[in-house]
Amino acid sequence: MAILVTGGAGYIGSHTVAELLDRGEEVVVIDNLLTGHREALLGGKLYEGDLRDKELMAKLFSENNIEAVIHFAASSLVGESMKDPVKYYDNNVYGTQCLLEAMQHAGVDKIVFSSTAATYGEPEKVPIEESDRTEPANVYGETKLTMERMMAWFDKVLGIKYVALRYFNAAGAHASGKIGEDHRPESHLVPLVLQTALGQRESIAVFGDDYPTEDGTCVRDYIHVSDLADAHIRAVTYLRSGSASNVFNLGNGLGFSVKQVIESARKVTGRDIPVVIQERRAGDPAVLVASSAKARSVLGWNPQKADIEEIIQSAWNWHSANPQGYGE
Ligand SMILES: NC(=O)c1ccc[n+]([C@@H]2O[C@H](COP(=O)([O-])OP(=O)(O)OC[C@H]3O[C@@H](n4cnc5c(N)ncnc54)[C@H](O)[C@@H]3O)[C@@H](O)[C@H]2O)c1
Ligand SMILES: O=c1ccn([C@@H]2O[C@H](COP(=O)(O)OP(=O)(O)O[C@H]3O[C@H](CO)[C@@H](O)[C@H](O)[C@H]3O)[C@@H](O)[C@H]2O)c(=O)[nH]1
Repeated sequence: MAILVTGGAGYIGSHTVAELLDRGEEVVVIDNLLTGHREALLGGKLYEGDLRDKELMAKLFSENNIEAVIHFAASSLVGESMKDPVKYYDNNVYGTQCLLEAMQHAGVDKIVFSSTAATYGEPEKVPIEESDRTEPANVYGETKLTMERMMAWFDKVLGIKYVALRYFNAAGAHASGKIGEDHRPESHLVPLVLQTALGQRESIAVFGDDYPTEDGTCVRDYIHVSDLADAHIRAVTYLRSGSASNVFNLGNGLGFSVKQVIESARKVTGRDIPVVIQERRAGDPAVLVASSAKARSVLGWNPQKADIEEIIQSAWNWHSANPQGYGE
């Protein structure tokens, strides 16, 4: 039986596909390649197309014996979601509805999916626990919370079991050097800082230095992409064992400010990284740091790369060897 990975040609999806293949799993991928890359797929059978194409989805499920789904495919930029909400409801909420419909028709009853720290909004306390208040501060986070609630009803009504993984900020690249982060346009802090170190950008913009944090810049919990990949496979194992639907945070429990990330990148790269302070970006909470105690105890998850310099070094290995990412 195979695992279907939606968005498997994307950044986190491709690292998870690599991990699944390493562990001998059969993998089927659906990806419209809008933000993903064919070259990022180290194996598996690719259906190039969209989750919202119901005919294609029915064909995919009829041609393969799918046991479980890992669902990454989504639009995922906080800033963009505050300018184009329709895109986010359509791709994330309606796209997930189409996927669940295809699963229902095919009798597939296990799904692990990408949720996010953005479901919490401005946290009531840090580190954030799964039971804390969820009040998204941006459209993106709202659509992910809606996806979680949809899953809960599909479980209650149809018995489709889910694991929602609320990841904090993914960074780093695969140890093989074959795959890494290449979003276009890039909007994530770590790759932008490294592109500045490579001289591809004149400076890195810091979005706001008047937040109520130690140095005034936003604090985030950076988690290595391979540690995320490992958590997805543990979540599949958890559902295979017949366990109930569940929600887990995935982070290191350590907060680093935007300025600290830039300083670590200067150390790792030995390059100059000019900074320009800009306005705050809409929808950004000041501090997001995870408690992952639940994932550690229930899934046995134990992230291997907690050190920010190690994470940035891993990303730098990829960016310095592939300055144009996956190329044209
Ligand atoms: N990168 C992060 O720090 C982070 C943090 C928390 C949550 N997430 C979530 O993790 C998931 C993966 O993030 P990523 O950084 O790898 O993003 P990504 O853009 O690299 O990957 C998403 C993939 O899904 C594909 N896709 C999108 N919509 C599709 C559709 N309708 N049909 C078919 N394919 C489609 C894209 O082409 C892309 O390959 C997303 O759901 C995102 O919301 C990411
Ligand atoms: O050029 C930049 C880019 C980002 N930032 C700041 O750096 C931090 C991290 O930003 P970014 O890398 O864009 O990640 P987030 O907006 O925190 O969102 C990521 O992390 C979320 C979980 O925390 C996920 O849900 C999202 O999908 C993922 O993009 C934020 O405070 C930004 O304001 C800058 O100062 N300058």
